[in-house]
Amino acid sequence: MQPLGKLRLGINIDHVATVRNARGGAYPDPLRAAKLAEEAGADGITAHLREDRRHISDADIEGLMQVLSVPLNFEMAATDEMQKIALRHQPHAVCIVPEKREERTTEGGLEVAREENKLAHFIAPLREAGCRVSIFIAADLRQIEAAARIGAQVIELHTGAYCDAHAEARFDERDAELEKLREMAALGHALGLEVHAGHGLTYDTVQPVAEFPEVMELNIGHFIIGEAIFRGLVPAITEMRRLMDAARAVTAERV
Ligand SMILES: CC(=O)[C@@H](O)[C@H](O)COP(=O)(O)O
Ligand SMILES: NCC(=O)COP(=O)(O)O
Repeated sequence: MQPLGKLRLGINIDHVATVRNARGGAYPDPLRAAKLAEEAGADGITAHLREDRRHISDADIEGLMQVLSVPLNFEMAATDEMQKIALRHQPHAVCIVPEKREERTTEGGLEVAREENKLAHFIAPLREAGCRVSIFIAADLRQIEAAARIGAQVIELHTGAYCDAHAEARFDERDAELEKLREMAALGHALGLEVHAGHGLTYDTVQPVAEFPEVMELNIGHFIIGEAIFRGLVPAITEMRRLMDAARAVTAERV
């Protein structure tokens, strides 16, 4: 199968804000990082306004909406507070993610199948406001079918289990998780959903996912911000883009 078009790279700038908040000041500025990411070729910026504001702040979202030239993918929990903020800003996309205050990072996918009616009503105003609604979910058949039923336009497959297995040298589990992602990307596309992927992706793990022809966007943050400490943000993004394009070329040749 031919790739379904250019594979977009969304840069998540959450952890620029993590470093800024370490001292409670204004440096480093996530907006400056977002503009640099644009210059480096990012197709979009992702920012997660968590309920506890541990990194991205309300002012960061306000500023991003004013300065970005590329689309903003606003990650948010399914709460009334976040819905109000999203409706006020009307970003290009909203990605509904599960949140627990005690978690270090997003631990799983949204349990769509368990609360279909509630989520269908929650996302309707967001769609009506013109936001593309994405659901951050595990590579799970039930969740993907439920996401399609509630009217989501996009699913973002959680690549954390795949990436963690690789990092911990659990290679059989890694390969099994990758196969699940491959199958669920195809299923999501077959159900009419646009398929994205993200969480934990690195230079070592990005290419097998980038090769999936149905995947249209990868959202990557923590690793790139970390790598920027050593090589700079623009080179860190440029290398990720190079790896993604090389992987996509492999897919195109396969047909
Ligand atoms: C949903 C997802 O995987 C990430 O985009 C999310 O931002 C992770 O949360 P933290 O950035 O707080 O780790
Ligand atoms: N939704 C995934 C994302 O935006 C970035 O996740 P990570 O690369 O920071 O783990």
